[in-house]
Amino acid sequence: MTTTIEVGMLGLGTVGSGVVERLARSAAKIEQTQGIRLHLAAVAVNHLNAHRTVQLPIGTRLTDSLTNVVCDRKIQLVIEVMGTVATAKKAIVAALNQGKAVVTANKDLIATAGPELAALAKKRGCDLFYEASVAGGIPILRTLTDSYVTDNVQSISGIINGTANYILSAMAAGQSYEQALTTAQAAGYAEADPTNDVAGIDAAYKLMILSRFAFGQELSLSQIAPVGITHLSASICQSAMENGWRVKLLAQIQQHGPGLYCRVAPVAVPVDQPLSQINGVQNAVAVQSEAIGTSLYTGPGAGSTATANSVLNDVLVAAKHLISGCQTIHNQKDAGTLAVTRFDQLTQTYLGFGKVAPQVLKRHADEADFSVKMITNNCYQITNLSATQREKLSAALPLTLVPIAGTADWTQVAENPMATTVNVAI
Ligand SMILES: NC(=O)C1=CN([C@@H]2O[C@H](COP(=O)(O)OP(=O)(O)OC[C@H]3O[C@@H](n4cnc5c(N)ncnc54)[C@H](OP(=O)(O)O)[C@@H]3O)[C@@H](O)[C@H]2O)C=CC1
Ligand SMILES: N[C@@H](CC=O)C(=O)O
Repeated sequence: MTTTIEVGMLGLGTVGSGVVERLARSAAKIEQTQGIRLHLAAVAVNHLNAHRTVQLPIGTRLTDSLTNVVCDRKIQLVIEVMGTVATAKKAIVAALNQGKAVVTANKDLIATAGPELAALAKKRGCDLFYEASVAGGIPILRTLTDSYVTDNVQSISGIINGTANYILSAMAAGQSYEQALTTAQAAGYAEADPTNDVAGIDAAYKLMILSRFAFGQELSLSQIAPVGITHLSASICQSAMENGWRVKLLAQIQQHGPGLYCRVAPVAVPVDQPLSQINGVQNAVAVQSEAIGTSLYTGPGAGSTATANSVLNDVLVAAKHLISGCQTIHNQKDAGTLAVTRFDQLTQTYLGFGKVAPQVLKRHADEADFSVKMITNNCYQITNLSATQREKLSAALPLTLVPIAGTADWTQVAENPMATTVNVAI
């Protein structure tokens, strides 16, 4: 027997168009294998007369009124793929208040208002799913929810912004920053305004969501203080590559005793580490846990088709719940109580890029506790650099400092005698 679920969608851009296309392609398969017919009743957009790359199914209503969709009594499930924070929040709250299931790809909103929306969903007995909000096509949130129940996550290290990874990979291949960003925008990887992509804010939002799932811990943007990629150049990426590293925008979170250490910043990853091989729009999330050890989840992190696939997987889970009447178990972990610190507070090894005479750098090193090795004319390896020394060095010399993955010195960090310390290489 086939049951029809009435669906409304907010947004028909890169992701929304992908949803329409994938829905059309897989309708028969969904009906055959799941016994569900997803009927797209209405779609809301900003500009009614804008050119569309997809054709809506016959009978689907196109409107420029969000209310027209979220307040339609027949609609049982709302897909929010329009972006924005305040407007999307209002629409989602309205949908949940009317008992509709909600699926969204909106990391900005979920990072900043996720717990509040989850509480409302719980109160209303509705599903609120957002798999596509982290790492696009990789089903990482459901994996963390379902496959780590008896396990303990110790660290996560990921490449979780497709645009930034695309730009860094293209710069390592010799393209300019501007060229690479333009291509990433044309491919639909970047946000409507790409500032968050290149400033590390998009990756920080995703890390905030991952932190909830992995550690039950809320993080704020100011605690992460993300560093983006706008200060990097093709010559830095190429110089790192020629000498055994790949510069990647890493989003990291690691428990160490009673502390949770986090970072979103460009990091030099040694070529023999798997994350260094993740290129273009690909994302990867390396999870280190007590029971499994290291697992690496990879896949496309942005783009129409991959993101739409994640959205539709959520839609199908929510549709099944609507049909069976079974309530979602909103098993949010208690808010964590770990002390949050940034990785950049730890002494570690850096690559320093810039036109600085070796004797000048050596003089700074002799006056402090760090050591310097010249790699090439414009590239130095600076070992044992503390946070204070790094700040002094940055103020004194025109050097771009990029931390090397896996070099943080944990011996100076206060230990909780009850907790186990994990040495994570990445
Ligand atoms: N692009 C990607 O690869 C990924 C995107 N996401 C997230 O998915 C969401 C959508 O992204 P994307 O598809 O790229 O965005 P786009 O900019 O391509 O599309 C946004 C769509 O929303 C519509 N829209 C915007 N504001 C309103 C409004 N106030 N009322 C009605 N419609 C509105 C626009 O209408 P109109 O077309 O008329 O202008 C457009 O159709 C964002 O939250 C994004 O962060 C998540 C993972 C990957
Ligand atoms: N702009 C984002 C889209 C997916 O979340 C990215 O580039 O990763």
